[in-house]
Amino acid sequence: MPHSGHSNSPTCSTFPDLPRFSESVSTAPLLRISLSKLLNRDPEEEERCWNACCDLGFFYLDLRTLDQTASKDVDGTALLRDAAKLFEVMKGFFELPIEEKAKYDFADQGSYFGYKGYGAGIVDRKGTRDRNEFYNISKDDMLGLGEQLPSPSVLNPYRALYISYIHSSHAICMLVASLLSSRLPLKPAINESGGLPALHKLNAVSGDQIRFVKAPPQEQPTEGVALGEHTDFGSVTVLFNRLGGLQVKLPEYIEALPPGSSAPCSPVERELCEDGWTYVRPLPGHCIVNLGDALVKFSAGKLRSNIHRVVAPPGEQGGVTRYSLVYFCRPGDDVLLRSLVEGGTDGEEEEVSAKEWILRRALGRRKMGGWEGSGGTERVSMRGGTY
Ligand SMILES: O=C(O)CCC(=O)C(=O)O
Ligand SMILES: [Fe+2]
Repeated sequence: MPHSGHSNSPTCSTFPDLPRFSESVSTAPLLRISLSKLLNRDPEEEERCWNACCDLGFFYLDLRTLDQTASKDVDGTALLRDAAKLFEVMKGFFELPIEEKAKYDFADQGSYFGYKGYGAGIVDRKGTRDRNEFYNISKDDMLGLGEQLPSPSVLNPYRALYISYIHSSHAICMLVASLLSSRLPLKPAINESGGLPALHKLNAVSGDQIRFVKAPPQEQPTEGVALGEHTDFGSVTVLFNRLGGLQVKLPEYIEALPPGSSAPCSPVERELCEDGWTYVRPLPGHCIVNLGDALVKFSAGKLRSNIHRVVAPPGEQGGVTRYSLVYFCRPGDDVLLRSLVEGGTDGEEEEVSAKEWILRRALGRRKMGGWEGSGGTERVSMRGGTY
């Protein structure tokens, strides 16, 4: 099935000061959804967004809110500005000496917030090391709801920026959650208590976080997986990236968009596109929104949390350091991850709290031999297909 209608208005395809995305690779047909239209409750746009969440679990959200009356809840233009500033802030942090950054790695204290060094994660069951660095900022820390973790002095002046970014990203996630809530056949008791948004309150203690990611150019591109294949643990993810490299694994019923040029891609890039893996083209003015495991569980598999990974950016972008900025919205820590829909899979499923799920998934991928026990909803994600 072609995942049609991926384009609905003209867009500039380049980011200043970066090489262009390669036209020699096929790309994933993410729908482009307009934030303005969603805020205006445009029925057609809501339908497209719902379809994107059920079919692929990934879509572009056009944040260029031209109509100011539409942007009272979420100001897309302000979010784009915050994201651009955060790209600069994160570069300042990643430039610190490794010994300095390592002071903020709290994995041995059982926390996934703070720093994760290059190669500290695994990308497959063989235990192959990752090729990126992370810095995770807790929403609860920033909003004064939880433990205040030590943080480096280069990052401390920007608390107001993190808080503003958290508010806007969380509001986007709630917009998506309320749309999904209105379409899913939720049990009456769940609807009466506020549906999906009520499980993701901004002021509830949760694993929500900002993530900064840096992946340097890779010297051995054949083994070039920077971030191993995974589904996200939470509910809704808001992602900004500027270079290619993100790939989604398309299910058999969704076709990739053909390359824009007839110039061949490299043998490595061809290899990286086997088994349904397809590049996601970064679009200026947009974020990428994707769903995580919690929504698969809440919807008994109706919604998709697609498998994705990060490899070396294709073409000349491969020579440039790649940064990305993520906001993960997750259910409150105590929320049980189980079906909330009528006719779901009650009784048969393991009931695990959002907090236990995150710890299992995040920290399992930080240790040798942790791959098997740290899986998510991959099998459901591929609809029993090729995974
Ligand atoms: O860097 C990207 O484009 C994606 C990052 C990602 O998937 C993640 O951090 O979970
Ligand atoms: Fe991810």
